[in-house]
Amino acid sequence: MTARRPLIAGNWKMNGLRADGLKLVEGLVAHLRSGDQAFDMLVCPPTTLVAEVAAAATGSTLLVGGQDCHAKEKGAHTGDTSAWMLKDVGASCVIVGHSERRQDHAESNAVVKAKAGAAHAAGLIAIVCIGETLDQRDRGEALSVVTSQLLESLPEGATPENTVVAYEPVWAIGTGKVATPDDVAEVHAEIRKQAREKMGDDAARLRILYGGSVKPDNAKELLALTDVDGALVGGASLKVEDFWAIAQGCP
Ligand SMILES: O=C(CO)COP(=O)(O)O
Repeated sequence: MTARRPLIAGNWKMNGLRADGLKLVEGLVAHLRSGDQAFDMLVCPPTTLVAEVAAAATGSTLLVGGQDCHAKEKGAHTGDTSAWMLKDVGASCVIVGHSERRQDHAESNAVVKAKAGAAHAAGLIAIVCIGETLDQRDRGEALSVVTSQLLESLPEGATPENTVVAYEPVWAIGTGKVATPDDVAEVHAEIRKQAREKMGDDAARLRILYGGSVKPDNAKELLALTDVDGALVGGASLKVEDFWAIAQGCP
């Protein structure tokens, strides 16, 4: 069996003014300094805070990432941020293809793939998000939807070192509804199997996160599942103690 170091990632989404963000990071850094951890911890603040949060995390093990990036390095793309810009201010990761981006900005798998490729070219780890809607699950299409999203969103050259996959069933995000452990286990096993198409045997080392209403009281059970290698946490990542408690659920 391959040991995969769990990744506990916080997606702050469009939340956090400077004071909130810095306080949150201070609290997490204090916890991380209190001892050695058997997990990696990442926060993805809004773009406005990436530089300051990265500066505040310097000298600690806390990783900092963006929530999205453009597929291009630079140019006439008003309002967008490139992976190179995130890297330049201290990010080591970037989320791509979150379902809120897929929905709000009509991002296709092809767009997500281009963004992940840009993240790699810039030297960032791409956290590629996939997940079915409730209608798709009800129609029995969860596995086929997730498989096609995975295979169409992973760029050439994706490896377990430069890529993390996050399975986030859309219906479980921000709703308090968590997928059952059996459902999560089934989808994660399928993701690892399909990832072999892209990475061969290296897929055994790929980290696959679960996201969707992860809280301190359900984290342990989810994180104990064989192919669950961490969590992508929204709401509960905005509170130091909740986010820290989730990380304590790592096996
Ligand atoms: O979308 C998510 C993380 O990217 C999950 O959000 P919640 O944890 O708030 O359900």
